[in-house]
Amino acid sequence: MTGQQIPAISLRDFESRKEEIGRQLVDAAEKVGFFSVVDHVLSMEEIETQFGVSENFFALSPEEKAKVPFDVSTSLGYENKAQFRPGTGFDQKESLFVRPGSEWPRDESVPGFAESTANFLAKCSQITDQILFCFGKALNFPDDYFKEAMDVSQPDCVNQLRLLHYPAVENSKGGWRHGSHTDIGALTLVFQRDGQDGLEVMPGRETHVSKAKGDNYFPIPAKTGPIVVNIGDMLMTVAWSDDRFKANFHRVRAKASGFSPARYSIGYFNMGRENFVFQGPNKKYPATTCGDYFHNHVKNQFEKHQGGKVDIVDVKTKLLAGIAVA
Ligand SMILES: O=C(O)CCC(=O)C(=O)O
Ligand SMILES: [Fe+2]
Repeated sequence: MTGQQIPAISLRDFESRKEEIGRQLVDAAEKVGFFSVVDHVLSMEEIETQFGVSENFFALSPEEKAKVPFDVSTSLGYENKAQFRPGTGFDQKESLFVRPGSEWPRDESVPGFAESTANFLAKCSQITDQILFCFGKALNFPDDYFKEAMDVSQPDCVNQLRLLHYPAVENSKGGWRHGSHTDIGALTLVFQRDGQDGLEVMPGRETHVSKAKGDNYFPIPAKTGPIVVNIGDMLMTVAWSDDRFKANFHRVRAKASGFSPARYSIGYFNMGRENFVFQGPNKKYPATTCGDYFHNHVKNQFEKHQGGKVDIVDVKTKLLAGIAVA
């Protein structure tokens, strides 16, 4: 990687170019862990429409938003400043997790929510399939291996879409909007919007090696269109790639001083199917299911950072805290 940029990879003509695309993706996953993809199947209009319904959802009254409350057992629903980090406290953000078949805001509250979100989810899944196909090839898995592991038509698939809103801050002082963390899932797609900066990444560092303190973060400018993609630690680094690919720390901070405008972002998290048994090609780590890995990881990460006192934080925040602890 040169300078302070993440590689941008074009998915144009995927079927006829997948070998070349695969080489670029694997290179980025091995060396950096963060990259962006362009020329994908989501148009600017589709992305803008999804940001539009997201903005309309977050503009609802607190009572209306709380009609789909966050549920710890499913990790779905709406949370408001509920994600806790031992180092930086509660993130200054609100977010809504959905997946196909989960309870969504009704169209009477947010017109067009269901139509736009269903389409967005389907296309995120399509983009994921393309990227994971390439990683699967590099790891010598059968062609359909990751497609099956991430099959959103299966009832045990826990992939999720997360709409995020970081409210504007008058005198921001570099406040923690989203504390430093790596993602648990196999692969995350992050959508940003022109001018709503704040995402920072520390490339080339693996979550399971050591903590993020003292290292350099650099900003990933917010741009509507390109999708920021990062490798997550639940499946890729530790298990599925035998440590070959990198899961990077990242965070969102408000500006060091002055006014920080609101930021909206959207994440698509590939957690996999709960009953899918997975293991890296070199069997470096024991085989496990996506479901077990997810739940154990949440517990370990959380307990590690809380000194074993898991009950000091409201139970509602427990899963959220585990999803993203650094
Ligand atoms: O808002 C962002 O860009 C960061 C989102 C993120 O890292 C997450 O939800 O895990
Ligand atoms: Fe993240």
